[in-house]
Amino acid sequence: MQKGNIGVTTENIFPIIKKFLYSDHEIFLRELVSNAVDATQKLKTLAATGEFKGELGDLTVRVKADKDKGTITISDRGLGMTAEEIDKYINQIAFSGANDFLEKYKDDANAIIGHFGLGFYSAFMVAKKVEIITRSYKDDAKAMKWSCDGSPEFTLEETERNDRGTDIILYVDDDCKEFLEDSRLHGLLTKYCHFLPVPVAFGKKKEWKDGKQVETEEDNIINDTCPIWTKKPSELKEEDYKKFYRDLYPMSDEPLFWIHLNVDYPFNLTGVLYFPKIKSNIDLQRNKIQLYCNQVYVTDSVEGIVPDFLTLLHGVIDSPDIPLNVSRSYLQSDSNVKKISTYITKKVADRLQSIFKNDRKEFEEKWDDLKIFINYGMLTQEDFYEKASKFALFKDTDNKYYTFEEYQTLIKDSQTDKDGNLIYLYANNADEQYTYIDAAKNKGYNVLLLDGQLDVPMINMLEQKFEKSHFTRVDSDIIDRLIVKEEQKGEELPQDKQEVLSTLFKGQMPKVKKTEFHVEAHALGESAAPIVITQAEYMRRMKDMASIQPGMSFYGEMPDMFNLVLNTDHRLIKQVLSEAESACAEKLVPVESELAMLTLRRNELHKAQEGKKDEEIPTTEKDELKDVEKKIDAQKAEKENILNGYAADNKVVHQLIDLALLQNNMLKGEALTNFVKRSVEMI
Ligand SMILES: Nc1ncnc2c1ncn2[C@@H]1O[C@H](COP(=O)(O)OP(=O)(O)OP(=O)(O)O)[C@@H](O)[C@H]1O
Repeated sequence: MQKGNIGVTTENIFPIIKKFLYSDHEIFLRELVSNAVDATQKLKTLAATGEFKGELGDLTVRVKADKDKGTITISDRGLGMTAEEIDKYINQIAFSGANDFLEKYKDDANAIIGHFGLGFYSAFMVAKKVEIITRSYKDDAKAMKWSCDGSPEFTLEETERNDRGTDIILYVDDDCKEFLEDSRLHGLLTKYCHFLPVPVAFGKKKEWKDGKQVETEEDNIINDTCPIWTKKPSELKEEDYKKFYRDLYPMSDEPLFWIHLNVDYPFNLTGVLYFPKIKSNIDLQRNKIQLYCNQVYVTDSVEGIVPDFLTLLHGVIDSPDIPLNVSRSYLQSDSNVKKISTYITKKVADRLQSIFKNDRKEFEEKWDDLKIFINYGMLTQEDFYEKASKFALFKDTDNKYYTFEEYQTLIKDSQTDKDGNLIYLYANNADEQYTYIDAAKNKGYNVLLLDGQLDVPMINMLEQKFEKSHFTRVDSDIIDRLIVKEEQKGEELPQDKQEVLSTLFKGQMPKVKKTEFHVEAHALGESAAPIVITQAEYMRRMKDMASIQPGMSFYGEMPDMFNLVLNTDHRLIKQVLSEAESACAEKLVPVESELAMLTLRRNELHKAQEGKKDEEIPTTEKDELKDVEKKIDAQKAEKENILNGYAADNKVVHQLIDLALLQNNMLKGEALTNFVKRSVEMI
């Protein structure tokens, strides 16, 4: 028997391995099973080149746990190792690998997760003792047993093993007993070994017999050795892709589309990416792409490898060319990784483009689900925007779809304003903004439905990309001013009457915290609504932005400002005005004449003081002007009081205000109940 020392400088390296890799203990199984698979593949290669002339036979790799002995055994019928090979690959090379690995990651335990590099020695993360029983495929090779209990010493001796191949026997440590549980091992095998290229058996298949589960003769193979990404697209049917998707994500809806990736130059990459059905909350949906390296599962965190917007996709990427044992920040600067990311973006864009071209109907049907990916890509990747702007769609409030170009052509004639700007009208809630949409349609405008999670930033971007274009929400102004075609004319009421009307309504607006109403009166035509509430586009955008960008909280603090526009052409508004004027006449007349006198006097004083320097004006005159102005304010306040007193009891005013609020979904709680009561009374 040979005894030896692995030649460590540290007293005992294995407890360190264990400690450092605490969170990732489970990868030992991946490392050992993939070593067994490698050994099997190598033997197959030797057989193919004629170097190995024997029978390959059953090449299944077997994983077994023995709870009584406390062991896990991984067996293969691969090429095995001779004594010299054990010395070289296990004692020297594998060990130095473990040593290097520790050096590299001792300050950054997180970086280890999901990375290769520890290899065989990861067995010591869960085992207090490891044995290798192996016999090389080579003629006359002797079976050897290597044993190491975690100290730097090992033993190597001859042993019995009839068949070629290797058993790795782990004597599981007391604090790792969980790994002896079938369910735990099974879980790990399906996570890491699901698509290994050599069959991996975990026990025998079970079946129900006489109400009991009994083992059958048949191996329980846990992997699919030829997953679809290793096949040619021409060999696959639609159902194959769907089935694979169901196997990967049993709880998900059917995918919208998929893309089969297959490159061998200038890097190797295969895979299938699926567009899943998701409608909202993109952040919850990330990290569903699994990354493999030659069919060995590595990680499901692919940031840095695929472009950010594509982390929303599902599926599998397999590439031996992605450097895995490096940190994430390094990954992003790696030129291969950059190429891979660019390639994937291009493939995705091409695939979408071809579906759009060849089957526009299907594309439109799926657009609502696809939109979020495409918008996200357009917002974050310039090169994707360039391609996607040819097939991205707008949907209008009648559920019709248009490309950007088609839509421009559609609205060009009717929605260009007097300065030559194309005005895109949009709603973000077709029900809530129904009244406004309806008014716009009656005017011959088209209204887009921009209700997606990313539409706000999309609007901002498109305004920059499109020349001379503005997006205006359909409730941001009265219909005549949404798209200003020529200077406004129209028969406006005299200013003082407009003011009377404004006063009547303003005083009756509900007092809501952080909400302000600006009331104005305009001639909007007899058939237009008597009263409408709008919120200026820029105002709402500022508010929207403040809610997502902390730096803009200044706008967030500002009250919400709305416009209440009264239509002076409408009979109800006319009625309110004339009734108020006559009902208040008695009280208003003296105030008005007093106001008229005061205003006259103020104007005289202003005139007299015009062009004079301050010291040239007599103090008496200065005092008088101040006094007159004070009185004017008092009379105005009085006038407001009178009008408010009148309006307070005026059902029409209240009913009109409530109607306006109702249309804007601002009538809630008690106010809504009162409105209903009043409406009933009126009937
Ligand atoms: N089951 C096995 N059969 C035959 N040889 C093996 C087996 N397991 C390990 N070896 C040999 O031991 C070497 C060291 O294995 P180890 O897992 O540490 O590193 P690796 O497989 O070369 O690289 P890595 O695991 O980091 O990708 C292997 O290269 C192989 O030659």
